Amino acid sequence: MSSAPVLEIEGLSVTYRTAERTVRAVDRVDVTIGEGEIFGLAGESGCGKSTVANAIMRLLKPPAEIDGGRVVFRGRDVLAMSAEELRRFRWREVAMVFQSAMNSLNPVMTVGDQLADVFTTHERSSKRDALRRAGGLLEMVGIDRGRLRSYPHQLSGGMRQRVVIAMACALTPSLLILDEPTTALDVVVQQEIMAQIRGLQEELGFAVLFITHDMSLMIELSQRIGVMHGGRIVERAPAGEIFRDPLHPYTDALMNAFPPISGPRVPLTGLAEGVRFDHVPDLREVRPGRWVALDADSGPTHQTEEALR
Ligand SMILES: Nc1ncnc2c1ncn2[C@@H]1O[C@H](COP(=O)(O)OP(=O)(O)OP(=O)(O)O)[C@@H](O)[C@H]1O
Repeated sequence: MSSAPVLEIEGLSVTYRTAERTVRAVDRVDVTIGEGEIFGLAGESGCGKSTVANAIMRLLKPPAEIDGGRVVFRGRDVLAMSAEELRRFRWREVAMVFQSAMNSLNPVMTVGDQLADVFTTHERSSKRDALRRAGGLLEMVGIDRGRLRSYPHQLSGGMRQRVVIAMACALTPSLLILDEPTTALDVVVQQEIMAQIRGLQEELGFAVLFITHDMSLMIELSQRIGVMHGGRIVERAPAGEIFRDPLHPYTDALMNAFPPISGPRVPLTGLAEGVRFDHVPDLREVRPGRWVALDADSGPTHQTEEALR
């Protein structure tokens, strides 16, 4: 990683203490993300990924307690920020798309009013100006600005998720945290959303902390990956290396865990139409039995053809 880090997490530990049990959900986790870098945090449900994300955003509430470590954003100690500093930090500098975010849109407000709210609240824009900018945001994620007047239930799940992603990008943050951004969407829509995220990242240049348990999506988007298991990072490597040669037995198990669901997903044993590994230019071999997400619209890329040779 050549650029200066946008985010440094050092030795972060978080414990949930309830009367019934004590869970060390995050155990001495270190993560560094460079400006404009896409870092993936992988691991099965319950391994502590969301807790890390919530700690970065300072959104943890009791019974969660941060027992140690540091979260540093562009040199500033996030864990020491005042309420006023946090207000400026969230959304403007780091924005998060939460799990199931598309269902968190307000059902009785139009999409336009909800998007415009970000500008009126954070930038004191006039309503008229905020709505104009909201229209621009919608278009940025491929939705006609006429949809400003729609209510969430009038949009498909994929469109709602695009709205939520647009909202997170509204104030051009330097870091976007995406916590399972495509869960509950079908495979084709999932691929559209992933392409959208890639396009926005190229256009706006923000860094991404991408959280998912789905290793195929993880490898498709991320440049580097940290694999979490039981609150710890057990492996950390460039995406291509994890794909080619997972070192930790848990990573290997995770790589082989994706189910053969229907749709454009096939085992990579000689068949690879449209597989995209644009960010893994050195990929030369593909281990049999691995599963990857396919982009059904495009033909095999140069890299894929080489990868299969
Ligand atoms: N409010 C809470 N009270 C007690 N334990 C909690 C609480 N929230 C999370 N935990 C525990 O902390 C651990 C990590 O949870 P976390 O949600 O961070 O995992 P995750 O990897 O993001 O999984 P998922 O994708 O299912 O959310 C789990 O064992 C979970 O049961």
